[in-house]
Amino acid sequence: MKHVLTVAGSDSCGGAGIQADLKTFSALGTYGMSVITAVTAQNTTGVVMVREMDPEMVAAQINCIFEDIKVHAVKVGMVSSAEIITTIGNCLARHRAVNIVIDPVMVSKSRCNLLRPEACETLVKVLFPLATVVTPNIPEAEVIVGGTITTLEDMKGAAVEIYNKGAKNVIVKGGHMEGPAIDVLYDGKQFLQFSGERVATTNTHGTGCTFSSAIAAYLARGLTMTEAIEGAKKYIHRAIAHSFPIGRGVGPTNHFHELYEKAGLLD
Ligand SMILES: Nc1ncnc2c1ncn2[C@@H]1O[C@H](COP(=O)(O)OP(=O)(O)OP(=O)(O)O)[C@@H](O)[C@H]1O
Ligand SMILES: Cc1ncc(COP(=O)(O)O)c(N)n1
Repeated sequence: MKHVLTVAGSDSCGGAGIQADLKTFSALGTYGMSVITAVTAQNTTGVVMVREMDPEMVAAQINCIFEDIKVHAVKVGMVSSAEIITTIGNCLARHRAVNIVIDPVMVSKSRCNLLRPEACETLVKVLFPLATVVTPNIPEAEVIVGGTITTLEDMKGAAVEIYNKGAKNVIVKGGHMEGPAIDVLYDGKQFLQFSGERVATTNTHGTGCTFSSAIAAYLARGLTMTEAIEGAKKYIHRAIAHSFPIGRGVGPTNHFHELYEKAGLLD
């Protein structure tokens, strides 16, 4: 059994954040563990309140896990503040964490800030050099590189710029573009494209969290970066294809589509 850790925020409605990450780790045959950076009160229509954890508590959670259990991969999601980011960076470096997937979560689909805007620079400086892979969506990549991204060429340019900030691999996700969902990977030498047919649905709450957690689970299982992204892309595509409405807004993806299919629970 491989053990995967998520360092992220709690999403009370269960489709994104820690809850999505743990479901993904389990669905992909790994053992999931969690360090909570912030608690959000949110549902399918939006985020109502955010409470950050004390950085000391974040450090205590990370240290507890690494001092006792082997961690085969780490996914980092919502990190909220510069103090929490610095704490996470120090702890991951001290414990020589491997297979680190950084999802630079900034704003929720419902347009609520999940990262204090002034903490963006710290996120890039402290966490990118530790990253095995960074997984920005288009709006996040635009903030990080300071420009607009409208074409595949722009995505490639942004991937190179983000690579130059210290990440070993960068995958710029095309979920926010029109047409097929094309993600672009840059590993310092070449570009690879991962393409999926776009699923016509509004139930895409937590797609980014789920995708980055799937990459972490596959890296923990020993797959190469390309294999891990291919696997994650297939997993998120099926999870979106079998997504469902649960409230009045943006519904979650279906993390356990394979299990439900075997049980005859899918349409
Ligand atoms: N409607 C869709 N159909 C197929 N694939 C999609 C769709 N939307 C997103 N994806 C894919 O899902 C993955 C996550 O990408 P996306 O750009 O949605 O992340 P994100 O914006 O970070 O998500 P989040 O809103 O959870 O932060 C990518 O592989 C992307 O190509
Ligand atoms: C705790 C937490 N982490 C991440 C997201 C991003 O997901 P989305 O952009 O789909 O709202 C979220 N809504 N909540």
